[in-house]
Amino acid sequence: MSNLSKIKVGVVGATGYTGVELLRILVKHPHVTIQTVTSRAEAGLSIATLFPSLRGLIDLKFEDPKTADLVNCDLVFFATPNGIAMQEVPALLKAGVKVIDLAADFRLKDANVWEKWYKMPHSCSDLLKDAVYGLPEINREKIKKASLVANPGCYPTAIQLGFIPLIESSVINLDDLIADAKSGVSGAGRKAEVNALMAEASDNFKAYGVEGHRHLPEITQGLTGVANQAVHLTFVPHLTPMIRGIHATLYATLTKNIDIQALFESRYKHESFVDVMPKGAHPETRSVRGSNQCRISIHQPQGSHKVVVLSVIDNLVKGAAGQAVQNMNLMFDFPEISGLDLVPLMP
Ligand SMILES: NC(=O)C1=CN([C@@H]2O[C@H](COP(=O)(O)OP(=O)(O)OC[C@H]3O[C@@H](n4cnc5c(N)ncnc54)[C@H](OP(=O)(O)O)[C@@H]3O)[C@@H](O)[C@H]2O)C=CC1
Ligand SMILES: CC(=O)N[C@@H](CCC(=O)OP(=O)(O)O)C(=O)O
Repeated sequence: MSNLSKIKVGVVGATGYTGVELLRILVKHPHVTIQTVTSRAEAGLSIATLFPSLRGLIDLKFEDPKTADLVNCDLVFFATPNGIAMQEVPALLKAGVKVIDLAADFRLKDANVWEKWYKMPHSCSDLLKDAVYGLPEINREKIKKASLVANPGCYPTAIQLGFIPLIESSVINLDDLIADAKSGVSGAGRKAEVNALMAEASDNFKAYGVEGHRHLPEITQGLTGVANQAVHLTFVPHLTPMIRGIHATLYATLTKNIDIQALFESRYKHESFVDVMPKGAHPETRSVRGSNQCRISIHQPQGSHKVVVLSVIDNLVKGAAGQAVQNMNLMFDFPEISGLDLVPLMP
């Protein structure tokens, strides 16, 4: 497809945080016409009425997903809870519509692993082998040819980008990786939930999912693929009182004495959305807020064989909607950065 043409896109689940973030990016995308935007709860309401941030930028109403004309789109994004996209994807693919699912329906290659962690059967497990895991920094060429892209989770994006150079170059022990990660509350979505109430989440800090979070099999699957051998990861997520952002502190034991800073700089020098900061820097979540950047710094505490990698992203952008648009750009042969020249908000 020529870079000058526009494609028609649909967004299913646009009243949620990742859905409205997709709209924020897509209204300014030079190669996209937003055709159909769905919500069950707000069907018939003007989008700009629900989201005044989009006034003057979009002149559409939410449509009920049951009656919305999705088959006439070139691409449909699903910004819905887990288990929804899988019900619609087979018919869309059959109609020649490409799909990017922001949920986890197509991330795990093994339907048994899906059922174990997501507690529901997979309704189209035959498609898992064709779905491409949408982390462009490792799967760029496959994404370009894909019809169905499984957009990675937010924690898995920050964590995999931090470990990949170390694993690819075989300089760490793969038995004892640790990812200590913190997320802002928008990671939990826009639904009403006690955990996300102001009196619960603000002025508070807590770990959760220590016994096993559903992102663990996704991260392990990705890192095992890079290593081509088993990887053991301890992953502990935390909820922090901020709105957007993921901060991952990654620990690994070095098995070789090499220049880690140079390794990361070389691995990511052609990546538009991974910024390797100067040695010893401390990336802050606000340095990526509202942007598609992942900022990384590498540390080697004195007298230790450990390498500590700090990786920050905006969970709604590189961790969801921005990465989805990056994948769309690859699937339609648009410049990879189209629509994504977003400058982080400061302060
Ligand atoms: N928040 C984040 O940081 C990240 C989220 N994700 C994943 O992206 C997906 C969306 O997340 P998020 O935006 O936070 O979620 P939200 O809860 O904020 O939004 C979910 C959206 O889905 C719609 N929806 C719910 N049920 C259905 C259904 N049965 N059929 C059609 N639409 C439905 C809702 O609208 P309505 O009820 O009006 O139809 C709503 O617009 C989730 O799978 C999440 O795990 C991935 C990475 C990061
Ligand atoms: C703070 C918070 O609750 N975060 C969410 C992660 C959101 C996400 O990325 O969802 P996926 O499962 O689609 O990847 C959680 O831990 O469940």
